Amino acid sequence: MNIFEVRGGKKLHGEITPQGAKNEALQIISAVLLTPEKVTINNIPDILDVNLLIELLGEMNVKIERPNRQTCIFQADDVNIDYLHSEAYKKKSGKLRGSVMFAGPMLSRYRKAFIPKPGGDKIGRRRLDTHIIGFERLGAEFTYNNEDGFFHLEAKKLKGTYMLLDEPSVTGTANIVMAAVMASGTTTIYNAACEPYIQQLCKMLNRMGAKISGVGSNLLTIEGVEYLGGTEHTMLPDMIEVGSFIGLAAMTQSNITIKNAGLEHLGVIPDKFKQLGIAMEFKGDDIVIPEQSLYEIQTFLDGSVLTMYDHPWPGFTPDLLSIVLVVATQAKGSVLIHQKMFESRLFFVDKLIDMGAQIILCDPHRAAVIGLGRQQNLRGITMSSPDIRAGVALLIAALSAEGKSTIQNIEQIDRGYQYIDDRLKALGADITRL
Ligand SMILES: CC(=O)N[C@H]1[C@@H](OP(=O)(O)OP(=O)(O)OC[C@H]2O[C@@H](n3ccc(=O)[nH]c3=O)[C@H](O)[C@@H]2O)O[C@H](CO)[C@@H](O)[C@@H]1O
Ligand SMILES: C=C(OP(=O)(O)O)C(=O)O
Repeated sequence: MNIFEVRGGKKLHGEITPQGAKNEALQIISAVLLTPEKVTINNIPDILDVNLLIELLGEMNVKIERPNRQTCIFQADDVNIDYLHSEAYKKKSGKLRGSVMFAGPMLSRYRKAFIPKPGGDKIGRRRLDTHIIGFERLGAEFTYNNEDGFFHLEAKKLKGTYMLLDEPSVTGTANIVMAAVMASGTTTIYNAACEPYIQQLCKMLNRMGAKISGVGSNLLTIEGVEYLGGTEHTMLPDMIEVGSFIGLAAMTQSNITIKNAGLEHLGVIPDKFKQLGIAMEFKGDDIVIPEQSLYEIQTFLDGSVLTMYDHPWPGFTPDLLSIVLVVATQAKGSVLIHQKMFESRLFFVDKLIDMGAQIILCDPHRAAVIGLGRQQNLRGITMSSPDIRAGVALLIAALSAEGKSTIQNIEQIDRGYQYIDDRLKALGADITRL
């Protein structure tokens, strides 16, 4: 097990550039299965989940050239479908959430898909109903095999139809769109997820020859085409990294510039950090967070205590609530954090409480944070990273705390944050990977 040892309390300084977006990469890399032609993908983050997905493609016989760590050229012209049913695939794909998005392209191109019980963050129940019901609406038959733990999907033919999703699932929408692009006739998906990564996927598919309209809205119309060809695609900056770095700067009272932050794709993210009282300047596509001795949480307009909650795009992403929570612990004022989507994502607050933060975990979904207003610093402790975002939230807490912290299970952080220790060291952080 890898460990970070952090000596906190140091101000950081300098520039940091966000990696290519993890959750976009998982969709985009799955989409290479839709064509026998070459697809070049740039700005790929060098992180565990994405590398595992690329490895899985390699084991499926997809040809992969990697001219550098950030670029891959894929060619899926001789896919070994049987591999998807193997023990090896089951074991490896079960380690990440993203592998579930092989199902849409496989159904689309080969009329057959297997989905093992997917992995990813253990942050509560993560159902696949939206995906499976969407595939069924397109004409696929679905069976669940209790013995091998696989969902089996098969279709003689995929036929476009109208569907109203039960919820705007992100990976579910990506999967259904990829299944529908080569179905016969027109598919209409209402209540579709519409976050920038879904938009990126749709734009890429359109460049490959798909006919998707309504991109950016929750009503997607897909006219089926016979064939998709090759393309080139570049990933957006990772908005969750951008939010994490804003939080890092505020917590450590540092002056940090986030370069090429992809401002036009951040939605409400900067506003949410502003509600915590964090000052920011926008220069071109950069965000400058000035050193701030104290930040004060705003109230709602009627003076009542602020609540921050997650909501499907264009609402606030659940992946940044852990970061917002940790940043609030040192603010002046109070905020209620309401994690609506996932039921096990707030338990890491126990560790923050051990560090000296004032938090009341009201129930699995809600935590009230009473900011310390820098009256008292957090103390370094030994802790373990439960999931990607809580892991980074704890890392930010450790960097701001007095004394030494030890963070175990940092593989969780490595799943989503590229070379994070080296990048933090470049800002002046005292962090060692043991
Ligand atoms: C690989 C990837 O891209 N992972 C992201 C993706 O996961 P993923 O696509 O798995 O998440 P979904 O969008 O399907 O939904 C996540 C959870 O939220 C619940 N839910 C969803 C929509 C809704 O309106 N109400 C609701 O309660 C679902 O029941 C589920 O438990 O989207 C999540 C929600 O943004 C993010 O946290 C994950 O980082
Ligand atoms: C929950 C996340 O990832 P995954 O869906 O891959 O587990 C995340 O990126 O915060």
